Amino acid sequence: MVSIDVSNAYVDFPIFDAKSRSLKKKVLGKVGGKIGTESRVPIIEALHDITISLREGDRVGLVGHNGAGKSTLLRLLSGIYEPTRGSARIKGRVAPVFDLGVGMDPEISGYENIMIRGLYLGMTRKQMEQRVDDIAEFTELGDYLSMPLRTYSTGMRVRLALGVVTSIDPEILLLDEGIGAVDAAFLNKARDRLVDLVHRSGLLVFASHQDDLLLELCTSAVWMDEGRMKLRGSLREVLTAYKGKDPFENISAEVAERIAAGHPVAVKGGE
Ligand SMILES: Nc1ncnc2c1ncn2[C@@H]1O[C@H](COP(=O)(O)OP(=O)(O)OP(=O)(O)O)[C@@H](O)[C@H]1O
Repeated sequence: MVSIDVSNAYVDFPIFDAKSRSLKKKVLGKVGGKIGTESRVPIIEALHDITISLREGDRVGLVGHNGAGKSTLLRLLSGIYEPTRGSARIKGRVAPVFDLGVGMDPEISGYENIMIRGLYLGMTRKQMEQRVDDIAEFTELGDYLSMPLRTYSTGMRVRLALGVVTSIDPEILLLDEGIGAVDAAFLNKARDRLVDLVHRSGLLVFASHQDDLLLELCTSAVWMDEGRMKLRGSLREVLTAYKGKDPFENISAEVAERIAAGHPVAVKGGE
């Protein structure tokens, strides 16, 4: 059974090379975790007392300002970061998709990169061999797939990475913003694959600043603020509190239709 249980977890980053004399005692900025200057080494408190339980079928969006702790929370949920205090128990195969470029080698071919990246995301070699043709077709990269990755443009790399990412079968899928930052035309083509990917994942946590993607992929949400969980609830409720207005007010007919096809409950109003 897939599950994540985080209890009273903190993540601190001690900064050994900070110019501590120039740090103000109180940080007044709105962005980022709290910087403690009490000890000799300044400490950024990226996550503060996080308690959350996630189960199969949960589709959780993470929202919040820059530096609020979304990416750090995803890394905690994936087991990449251990909590400084508290606990995090993760059961299930995790596919962390934080940076589309991670796990790509510029010196080997597109085909080889498809295999390597798939293995990195928890697939077996056999599974990847069965999917490589489908991925190749989706990317439309043709003969370039036999060329080293360093010969690709940025957009071509994104096509390759998105092709692989959307072909995997994760139990726990942790997605960071980056995936929404790709070229709009290609994202449209990738959108159906992305929605399918999310539907066959046991559990999704998705950090994003884009309402339409959140509405399409998630049903509940967490609002992070200065490393704390400020609010947890249905996606509609959390986005309304975070943005100050109902996200469904200005939704385009096209997005509304896609959301309705994906999870009608959320559209009917607040689960
Ligand atoms: N490796 C690190 N070393 C030191 N501080 C870090 C590190 N990673 C994150 N932080 C700090 O932790 C806090 C939370 O950062 P995080 O990247 O989780 O925010 P975020 O909500 O994902 O932001 P964004 O929306 O800008 O991506 C910030 O104050 C940041 O400066």
